[in-house]
Amino acid sequence: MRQPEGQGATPARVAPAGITACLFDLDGVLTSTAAEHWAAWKQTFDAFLRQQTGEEFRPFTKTDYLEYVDGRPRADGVRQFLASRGITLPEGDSDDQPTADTVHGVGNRKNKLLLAIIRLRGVQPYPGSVRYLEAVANAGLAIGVVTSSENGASVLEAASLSRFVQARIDGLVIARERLRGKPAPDAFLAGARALGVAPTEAAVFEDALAGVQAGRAGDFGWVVGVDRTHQADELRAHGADLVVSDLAELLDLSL
Ligand SMILES: O=P(O)(O)OC[C@H]1O[C@@H](O)[C@H](O)[C@@H](O)[C@@H]1O
Repeated sequence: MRQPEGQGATPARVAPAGITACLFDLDGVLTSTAAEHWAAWKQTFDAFLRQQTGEEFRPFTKTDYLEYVDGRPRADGVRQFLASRGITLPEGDSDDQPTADTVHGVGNRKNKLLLAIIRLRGVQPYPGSVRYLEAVANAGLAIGVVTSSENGASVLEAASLSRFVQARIDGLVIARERLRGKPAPDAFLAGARALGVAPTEAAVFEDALAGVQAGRAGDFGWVVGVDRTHQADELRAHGADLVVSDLAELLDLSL
């Protein structure tokens, strides 16, 4: 233990001076569900591209995922990736059938698969993230979760992390309040507002390029990139102040 326990012990710093709230992304930062999102997108887009492009079929790659889909609201991911392949679909509606060839239909196809994969594999929190959340809570900082996922509440619940969270801005809130998705800062700004702090007093923890970009665009006090996919340089280039490969590493820094 790096921090002396007992009477009079000062809680160890978990963030730089002046930071009073922490805003965590969910998939890939607190839980390992980024892998399930990737698997569901890969299956959805490959089937779609095969059917649309026949002989010319080029698969959906990890680079496509990290650049166009990761961290963004579901429909934005569909639009951005298909645009990169020169494909435009009608928007459709959020309650489109998963078979519909619309932006929302393709998104709903992916969601159906995602839920099936999650049901099979379950949801695991990263042990290092749980340790860091405990330290942040013990240090008296406020905790929010800011995720583009409409499944945010159920993933937090399945990972037994809801107990830490004082404010949640998820894909449903983003859609309902018509916030711009990451890389725009709106969702993180809403998270800071919900916790009653200024952006400069809040830290952002993100594994997605669009997410660190949002933290930087919102002028947040500390933007921490979490590198789960060997993209530390890109996370820095998109605005991370610091990049770690696990949140528990932050407990060993002198802040
Ligand atoms: O489809 P959902 O669960 O609403 O999630 C939207 C996005 O949420 C983000 O957290 C993931 O990084 C993306 O992969 C995902 O597409």
